Amino acid sequence: MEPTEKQHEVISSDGHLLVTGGPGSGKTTISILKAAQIADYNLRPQQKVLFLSFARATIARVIEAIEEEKSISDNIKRHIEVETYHSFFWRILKAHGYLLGLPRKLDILTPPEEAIALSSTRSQFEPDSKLSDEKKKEKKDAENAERCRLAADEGRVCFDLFAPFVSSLLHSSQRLRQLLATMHPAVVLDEFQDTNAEQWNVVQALGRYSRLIALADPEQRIFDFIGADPDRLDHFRKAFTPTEIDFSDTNHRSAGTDIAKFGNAILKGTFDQENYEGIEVKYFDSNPNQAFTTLITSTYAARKRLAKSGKQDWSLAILVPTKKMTRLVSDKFRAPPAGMPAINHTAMIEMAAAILGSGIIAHILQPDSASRLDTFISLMCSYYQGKGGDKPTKTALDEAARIRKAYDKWCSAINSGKKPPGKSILHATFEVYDTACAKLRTGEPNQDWQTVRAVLENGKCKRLTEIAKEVRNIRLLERGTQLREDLTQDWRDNGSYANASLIVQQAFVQEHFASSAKPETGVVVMNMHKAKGKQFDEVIIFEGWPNISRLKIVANLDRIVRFNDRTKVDASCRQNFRVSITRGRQRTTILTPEVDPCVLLIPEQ
Ligand SMILES: Nc1ncnc2c1ncn2[C@@H]1O[C@H](COP(=O)(O)OP(=O)(O)OP(=O)(O)O)[C@@H](O)[C@H]1O
Repeated sequence: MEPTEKQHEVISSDGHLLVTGGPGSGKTTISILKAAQIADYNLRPQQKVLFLSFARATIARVIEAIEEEKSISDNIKRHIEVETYHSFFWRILKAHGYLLGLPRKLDILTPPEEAIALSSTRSQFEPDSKLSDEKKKEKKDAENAERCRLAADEGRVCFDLFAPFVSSLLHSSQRLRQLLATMHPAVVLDEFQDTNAEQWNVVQALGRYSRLIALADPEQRIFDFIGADPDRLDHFRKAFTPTEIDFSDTNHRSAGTDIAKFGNAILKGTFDQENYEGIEVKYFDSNPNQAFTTLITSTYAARKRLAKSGKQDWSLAILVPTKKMTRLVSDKFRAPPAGMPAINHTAMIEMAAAILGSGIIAHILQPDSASRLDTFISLMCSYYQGKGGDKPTKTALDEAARIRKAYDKWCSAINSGKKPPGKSILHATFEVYDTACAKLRTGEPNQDWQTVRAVLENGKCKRLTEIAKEVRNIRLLERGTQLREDLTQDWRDNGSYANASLIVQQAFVQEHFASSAKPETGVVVMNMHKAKGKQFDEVIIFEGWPNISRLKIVANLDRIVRFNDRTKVDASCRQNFRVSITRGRQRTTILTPEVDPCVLLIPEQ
């Protein structure tokens, strides 16, 4: 790769830097070379350049890019540390959190665990849609108070508290700031436009003694809802007077195509070309059959093109507007209509439910313990309390309460020497549970896991069936994964999965921090929001369609723009669409319903 003139400017600049540019303009690539240059000339043996990003997906891409960069020696590579904000913050908190009065031993409260821990606080309020602004604030404060209590009293710290805690630590201790600067004299801040207030506080403290290199595309700011500030770049300019280098619209990712141009047209709402090379818009009839058939045939065609190109590890992303669509597409790919062949794929779904469900399978794999049934019921309740993440539904919370109540009744009947109530919902549950527990184990974790999962899925208890279906989405047991190795070792050490529950729990924490995950290859289905920072050889964007009755649209869900209503168009939905479009290297295909095409594709008057 021959760096452009602007990229050379980055290499030759000193001091704080602000590098801006559109998607695929080469910001990440040059920042890696810059980090290598600093590591080569300015670092002492123990020091490292720190590369911080929000998403593990970006980390995976950056690590891969560093590894593949032939001009950087192995020795220099060792001096570049690539981390998520989360894992960097956690490193600081574990070592120095006690300075804030936190317990010496800290544990991470993972999002599903946090959802469980906060469920009773949340259940005291009506659903968000029914809350006044004042009540919403009250709810938020109550949640925060509980989070802080969990951290201070129990040493269980949720992700949302990482940045505020680290910020307090750094702002109150000059020694700590100096220590970090000694470890990391230069820090690269990827996707700087998305930095929220708490993270910005940390960055300000880091910048006192370390050199900062911020990479940003102001137009890619799609995280408004988590507090990213449109003025953040100005804050940086004011605080650090950086040298600014703007790559503007240069586009290396999809060079030779008009994909980036089309992305900009979407942003502006005006199209100055009839056709855009590399962009195809296809229309489908507004019914599930036609919609999915169009998606599936487009996916076959893209897959064929990519296989034919001879490229190994090709990637094809199917990007959809909602979580619900991610699931629907994944289900349809597994079992397409009209006998069409299935499409092998990975779906990136919200993991809370799958993680909690895995806890239940792990518990079943683990041999008997005295309070086994109590634990099992607690895990079932936790599943329903936590499966909705930070937005639990009332139905799920009620379900948890129903299970708890049924179990209390069950126990009091047994304790007074009676039979459990004949109509208890737990009869079916315990029957399936006992069958799963009784299955022989082979010591091959994947097989044993699947056996238990199958019993739950095919049994008579609809709750366990649901849980087993969720767990199907977990791919942590594939060959070579830590979870599989740890379970195998557990079996070797104990002749049973004596520590299965603990191992599964740790695996998810590790998974959250793992930086070794490779960028996705093959066919991947995900929510459009999740595509940020990634790139794929081809992208297919597939949205929902209107439900029409008597020539009128009666429902219009899962659209790129809410209800596909022009009055709902704002900068953030344009940016979101543009980010998705510009993830494609060679081609981006957009599938939209013919009767009511995505309004962003229609020029503004
Ligand atoms: N000077 C160059 N010549 C050729 N290819 C380049 C050049 N600079 C970067 N690339 C390639 O272009 C692609 C996109 O680059 P990169 O990921 O650095 O862009 P980016 O600005 O960080 O993008 P985004 O903000 O959209 O994530 C990469 O595959 C990279 O290898």
